[in-house]
Parts: sequence; structure tokens; C-alpha cells
Amino acid sequence: VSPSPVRASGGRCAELLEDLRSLRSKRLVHEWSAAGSELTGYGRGAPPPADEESVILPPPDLVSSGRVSPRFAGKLSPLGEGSKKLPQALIIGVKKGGTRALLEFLRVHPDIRAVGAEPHFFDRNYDNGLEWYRELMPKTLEGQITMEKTPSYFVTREAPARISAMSRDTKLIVVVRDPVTRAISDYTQTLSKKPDIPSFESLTFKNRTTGLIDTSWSAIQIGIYAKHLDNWLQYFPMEQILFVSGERLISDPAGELGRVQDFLGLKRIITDKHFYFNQTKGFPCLKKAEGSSKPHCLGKTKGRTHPNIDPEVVQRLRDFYRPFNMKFYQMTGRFFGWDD
Ligand SMILES: Nc1ncnc2c1ncn2[C@@H]1O[C@H](COP(=O)(O)OS(=O)(=O)O)[C@@H](OP(=O)(O)O)[C@H]1O
Repeated sequence: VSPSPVRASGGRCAELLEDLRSLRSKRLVHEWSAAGSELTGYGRGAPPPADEESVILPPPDLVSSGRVSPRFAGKLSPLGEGSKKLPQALIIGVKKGGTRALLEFLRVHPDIRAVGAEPHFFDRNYDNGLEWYRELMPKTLEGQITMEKTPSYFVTREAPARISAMSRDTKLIVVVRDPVTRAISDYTQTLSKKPDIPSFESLTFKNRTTGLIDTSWSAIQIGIYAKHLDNWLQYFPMEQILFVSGERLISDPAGELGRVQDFLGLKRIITDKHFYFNQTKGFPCLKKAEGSSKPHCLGKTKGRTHPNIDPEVVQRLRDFYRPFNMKFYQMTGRFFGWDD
């Protein structure tokens, strides 16, 4: 399924609407199994690759005319009441940090309404305009928070200014994960789509003999969190950014969700009662997913087995990231424990 928007024109509308209907039902099937999202333009010097889930954006002209069913935007209130609002909170990153898990867990909260797919508005689709973006949102009632997640925002240079122009009060959430594991996870995702890419070890180095790391490789670049955060701090105060530990989101999901609910000013409704540890999956899962009474784990693209990486290369990467991690702990006032 192509992640790029399709444009409708004149007489082709009915046909396109039909296509969209079928694409949307595919998206719904894929929502939790999250099969989509794979990387394009992967390579040295290329911008950080796409990482979205199964993204199917409705065509801008259909969205603005209000003719597209709001199903893209997630659940409606039972009577279809409320109005679409621009998001007050965003999960901006990081890619492979655990952003899908966080969003799906948050959606259990009755005061949160979220878009299922990644809109990529503040990076790829900004030219479509804020009205286009607002149309993608689910309807909310008074007091409910509208959210979306697009992990590439964290590394998009223009994103802080654009989000601040939408609203200086936007609350930002970043799920961070050990940058070395994150890089391997990122590589694993690419490898699953393109089995012929070079080894992780060879992509890591500019020059293996001198041990010079290739920081232009997006898998490495994304993990220099302190550098990216600097860019956000030009536009947002630290109090408006919450950092969620990707590791703790797995070992103590209720604990991290407690912090997120506090940050969003919500009652702590999501608690340890909502989770169980699924032995087969090896991850926490929801006892009941939003709008369902059945247990739910994330799909098979979440929690993949990583290939074994040469331990010397892993160590070299640990040494590379250490000073950036220290800086990041200092900036955020939170110790994430990646360098023990
Ligand atoms: N509960 C639960 N279930 C399954 N997976 C979980 C969960 N919590 C966190 N994770 C971790 O989320 C990692 C994928 O991160 P993202 O969802 O941010 O990826 S993406 O950027 O949207 O592609 C994914 O990375 P990999 O393990 O490398 O596949 C998981 O480790």
C-alpha cells in the first residue's frame, strides 16, 4: 500500500472513494499488526527514512471537502458528536522507541482520542495546510485531548517551528530507547523489507580500520538525542516535553503511563490492571484494547528478533554514544541507564 496521498480529480471521485474504502479496510486490518511503514531512500546521506505504520492518507481535496469518512481519524463518539480539533499533544519520536505501544496504550483513556496512522504533517505533508491536518483528527468532546504520533518529527529540523506556529502550548512526548538497540531495531526493520542491504557492521563505519562511525547513516544519526533535542529547545521549554523510557514502557508500562497521564493533566485511569505480560509475545499487552473486550498485543512487526551484531561493533557504538547520552541525561534531568 502506497503511503503517499492519492489525489482525486473530477469524475474519478467515485472510483477513488471506492479505492479509499478498500484501502481503509486494509488499514484497519493492519492497524495493530502494523505491517506497513517501511523504509525508502535508505542509504548514506539520505534523509532519515520513512518509518510510519500502514499510512494511508486521504486525498487533501476530499478531506477538505469533508467527503472522506473520518474513520481514518480513529473512533467517533457513539453519536458522532463533538468537533475536530488540532492536536494538543504529539508523540514526536523516536523511531523504534516504542511509539506505537505508547499510543495504543494511551488510547484506552476515555479522554484521549488519537489518529491511528502517522499523518506526517510536520515533515512531509505540511504544504497541505492546517485545515487538511485538522480534518484527519477524530471528533472530540469538551475536555478530551486529540493526539497523533509521527516519530520522524523528532529529527525533522523544521518540525519545532511548525508545531510552535500551530500552538506554542502543544505538549510533546518523546519515547527514547538505548540508541544502540534503537539503531539495530531500525536496521532490522529495513532488513525485513530489503534483505540484500549491506551488514549492520559495514553500514556503521565510514572506515572500519580507523573505526570512524558513519554519523550520516540515519540509523546512527537518529540516536544522537542531545543534538536533536537542542533544536526543540529553541522553540519549546523543557517543561513542555516529556521523555518516556522505551525500556520502562516494556518493564513497567503502568508506571510510564502514569507519568504520561500526569503530564497530560489527565486522571490516572490507565493502571497496572490494564496490562498483562504475554509470554509468547515477550511484551506487555492490553487486557482489553480500546473499543474491544479482547486482549490485544501489538503486531508481529513490533518486537522483532534482531540479528546478532559483532560485539566489538556494539562496543564501539556504545563508546560513540556515551558522551551524547550523558549530555542527554543532563538536559532532561533523567538518567536512562543506557551506559551501565
Ligand atoms: N508492548 C509492546 N509490544 C511490542 N513492542 C513494544 C512494546 N513496547 C515497546 N515495544 C517496542 O516498540 C518497538 C517499535 O517502536 P515504534 O513503535 O516506535 O516503531 S516505529 O518507529 O513506529 O516503526 C519495538 O522494537 P523491536 O523490538 O526492535 O521490534 C519494541 O521493542
